[in-house]
Amino acid sequence: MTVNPARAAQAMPQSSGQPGANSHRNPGQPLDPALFEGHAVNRSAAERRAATLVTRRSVKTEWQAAWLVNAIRCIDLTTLSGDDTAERVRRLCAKARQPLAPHIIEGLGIADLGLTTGAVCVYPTMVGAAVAALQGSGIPVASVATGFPAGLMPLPLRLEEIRYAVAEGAEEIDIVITREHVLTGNWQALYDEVAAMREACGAAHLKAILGTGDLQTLRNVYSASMVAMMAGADFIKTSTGKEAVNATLPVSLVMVRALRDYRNATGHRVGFKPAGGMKSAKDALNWQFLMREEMGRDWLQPDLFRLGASSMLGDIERQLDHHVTGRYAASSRHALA
Ligand SMILES: O=C[C@H](O)COP(=O)(O)O
Repeated sequence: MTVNPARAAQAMPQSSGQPGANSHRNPGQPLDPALFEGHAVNRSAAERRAATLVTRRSVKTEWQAAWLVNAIRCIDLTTLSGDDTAERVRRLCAKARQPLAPHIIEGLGIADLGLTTGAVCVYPTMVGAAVAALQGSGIPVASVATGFPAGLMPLPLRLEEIRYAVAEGAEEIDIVITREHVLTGNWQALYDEVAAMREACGAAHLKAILGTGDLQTLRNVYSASMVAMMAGADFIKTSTGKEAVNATLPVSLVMVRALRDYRNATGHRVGFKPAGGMKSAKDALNWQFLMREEMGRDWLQPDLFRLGASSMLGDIERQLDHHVTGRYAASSRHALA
């Protein structure tokens, strides 16, 4: 069964071809607490809205395949483990270049798409291996930095880590914020930290990981999102994957509303990256529905939307395999993803 291209085009956002970071960068602006102070967030309303998004928005089967293909374009294929090796990173990069088995690509009729993941995301010492393995593919390497995942290192060392990753060839830097600045309401300190990190990134794009599972309230999530964007974050990202609670739909909704408010206030478009704990094709669909409903199709492109995941691609590949063959393969067949 092929993905009907005409229907897929209706269902999917317009493809901009190759992956790459947000071409229009967020220049930031001076810290303006008026843009977030006094902003109330109703948790039960956020939870209700998130629940509605996933229950109401089912899509037809052939469109579902198109949405899953779009999810692959937006995945930051990630390995962030203490036992990472250059060899593991090379295997991951091979998967990023060819995320689906050839029979699935053929069955879907998408050979012309040149499908790859949005990026590969690794620790700084693995950037060199990833850059070498991805040469010529157009797939950017994202590096976590600034004392990932806790961020509790002196700021000069954190900035040096960014410069190291950029020198190794990272085009995107996933920084972590100091959660204490949020928990104590020290917005100036948070702004200064992210602004310094943005400067250290140079031409590399900055994704600000808020560690939302540590931030206690949705109001803190909203305020931290706004401050990170004012300081020049090109993306805001939920989680490291190492907090007790990682990406959730209610938290994502609050962050996406902040993106919308920031765009309305400044005219600048900032990307969104949910990350951590997302493992299924259903997750890939749900987060795309959230973006479509709240931001429109423009935000379903890799330059404005990424799914940070180490183990979601396997289930997407399995579902697409089933779409093509009518059978479920053993999950071990898609183990690497
Ligand atoms: O940035 C991406 C996350 O670290 C991935 O988390 P995960 O391993 O739970 O998918």
